[in-house]
Amino acid sequence: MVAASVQNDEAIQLIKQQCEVNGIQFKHVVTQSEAFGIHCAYSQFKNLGVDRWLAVLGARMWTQSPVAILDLGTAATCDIIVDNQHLGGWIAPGFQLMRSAVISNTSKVFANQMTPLNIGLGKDTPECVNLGGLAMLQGFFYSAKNLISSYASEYEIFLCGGDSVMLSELLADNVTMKPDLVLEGLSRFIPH
Ligand SMILES: Nc1ncnc2c1ncn2[C@@H]1O[C@H](COP(=O)(O)OP(=O)(O)O)[C@@H](O)[C@H]1O
Ligand SMILES: CC(C)(COP(=O)(O)O)[C@@H](O)C(=O)NCCC(=O)O
Repeated sequence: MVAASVQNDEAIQLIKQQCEVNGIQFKHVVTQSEAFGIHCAYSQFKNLGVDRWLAVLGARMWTQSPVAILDLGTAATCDIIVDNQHLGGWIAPGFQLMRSAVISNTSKVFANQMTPLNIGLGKDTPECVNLGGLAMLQGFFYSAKNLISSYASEYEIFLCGGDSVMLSELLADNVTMKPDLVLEGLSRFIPH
């Protein structure tokens, strides 16, 4: 059994105990300064979320080109890898966080629970909030694209996380959905 958790060491301990009771080999995967020849950008490497680290390791199973990983979940994160080096990344609010932040810090802005899929201009308050959030995510994407394309003309952008569907209209030959990157990275630690 291999397991990793970005926030819940209690869950890891429970799984570990169950493995011990049942005689199952257990490995707790954490962020390292280097794994499979890939180097972490953080000097304080333990501070990099293990989900981000596993996505980095997973991305290198798909391509050796420069790659930007955009994980659009609770937070929106970007991680860039060139050759065998993780160069670093960004952490920003995800779509739901942006939406709740704008509502809770204003008095007349309200929202609905819709998920916008195509960019456009809102004609009422909730639509403006939703499309504003989508525009922010698209801006995150274009900033990553701008940066990664400065390293090489051939590059890849991988999208994952629950809100990656919101960037569907930006998919292209080198912009692809890779929903399982974190688990693919984790799978590299399965003993053969
Ligand atoms: N069926 C779903 N259940 C929960 N969240 C969903 C679902 N479909 C899309 N989402 C979106 O996915 C986001 C959570 O993404 P996820 O990658 O699971 O988060 P995290 O990175 O925190 O694990 C939520 O902001 C939500 O908007
Ligand atoms: C940035 C994150 C919250 C993203 O998690 P997510 O929203 O995908 O659940 C997570 O990777 C984390 O807690 N990271 C620790 C800080 C860092 O990576 O620098």
